[in-house]
Amino acid sequence: FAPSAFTYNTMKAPASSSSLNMALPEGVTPIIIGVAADSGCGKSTFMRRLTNIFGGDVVGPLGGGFGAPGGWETNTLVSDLTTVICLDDYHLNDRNGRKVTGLTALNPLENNFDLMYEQVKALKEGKTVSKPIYNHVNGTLDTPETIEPTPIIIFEGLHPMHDDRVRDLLDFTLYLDISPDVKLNWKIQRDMEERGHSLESIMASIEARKPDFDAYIDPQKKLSDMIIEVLPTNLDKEDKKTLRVRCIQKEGVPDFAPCYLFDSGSTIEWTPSPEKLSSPAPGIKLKSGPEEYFGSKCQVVEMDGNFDNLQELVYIESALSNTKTKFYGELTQAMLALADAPGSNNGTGLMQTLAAFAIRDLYEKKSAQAAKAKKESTTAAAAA
Ligand SMILES: Nc1ncnc2c1ncn2[C@@H]1O[C@H](COP(=O)(O)OP(=O)(O)O)[C@@H](O)[C@H]1O
Ligand SMILES: O=C(COP(=O)(O)O)[C@H](O)[C@H](O)COP(=O)(O)O
Repeated sequence: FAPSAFTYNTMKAPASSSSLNMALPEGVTPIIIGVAADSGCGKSTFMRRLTNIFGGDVVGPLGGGFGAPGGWETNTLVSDLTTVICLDDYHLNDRNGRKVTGLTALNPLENNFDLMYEQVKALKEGKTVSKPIYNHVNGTLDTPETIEPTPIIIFEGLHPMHDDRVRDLLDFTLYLDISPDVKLNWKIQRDMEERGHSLESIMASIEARKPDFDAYIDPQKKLSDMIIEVLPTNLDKEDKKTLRVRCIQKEGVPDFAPCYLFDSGSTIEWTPSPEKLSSPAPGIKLKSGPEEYFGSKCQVVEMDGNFDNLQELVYIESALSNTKTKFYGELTQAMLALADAPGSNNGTGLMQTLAAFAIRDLYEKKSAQAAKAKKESTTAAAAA
């Protein structure tokens, strides 16, 4: 599941992308999802997991993906149900331009929110747009690509909730809140392996961007409907690798009901039976219960630790309620299908999979509401 194995394909850039994008079914208003996080926090990895779970037949990027043989450079991930758009494509300047302004890509002044709003609005109205491309490999702004709307459109990046106009168009919002040490490891790994940056430049970039992260990116978590927190384990203070992952789910979000362990409203701490779920040191522990998050009532599900055998996850699934799966075992099956994806042995893969089912459920609810409204208006028109 190396990104190159998934996000690239060898097809030449099509003259027009319409042959790749399925047209929006008549009368369907796309649902718009916003996913916010800092650079290197796992947004693209999450999107690949998510589109695998409910994206339908994945056709991959509009073109060949970055650096694919004969491929065309794009950040956009397309399937017949879902389009994932990287908000870095709305950077106002390229890398050299930012050297002139002295501003980081996290500064709103370096992002074109007017164009972002115009295109998010157009896509939500079912219109096709010509979207710019930011090339993370060489830092340039490349030839725009044609994007047609699909039933689900996900905008992932630094600022999906920064601009009020854009935020008001989002039907559901998520924030990936990764602890600094974990984020450092992930960003170094990715920027060296996939973007060819030096360790020194990555460290300098992270340091330079910290004030803008605190000012413009991090505050979005308070506005989000769901927050996935990735923290160091509580099971062993010396252990710097094992992750504790919390899925914070706001109460009262239209068409979304939080999932929980055992029964709603209880505060649960659970160490699964080692005979049914084997896990390496320092073990594994789950939690569930009501919490308050920046003044909002929430339901939190937490997994601390790793598990050895994905097949055994069905034991955890048996204790989870309101997962929005269509049958018992679908959660485990979805994770088994992506067993090689990063985070498939800990709470990051589990919580992202729960988020994917919540988005699918939201899409199905809104589609049913739209179909009902259309039927009622047709009936009313016929009666008039
Ligand atoms: N849950 C995870 N566990 C381990 N590594 C991860 C996880 N999610 C992402 N990564 C790694 O972190 C790096 C950054 O991930 P990426 O999805 O590119 O972040 P972003 O799109 O937010 O910049 C990549 O090397 C990726 O493999
Ligand atoms: O931080 C991000 C987000 O990228 P991602 O979320 O994919 O890490 C910027 O787009 C680049 O860092 C731009 O600056 P540069 O290209 O010079 O690093």
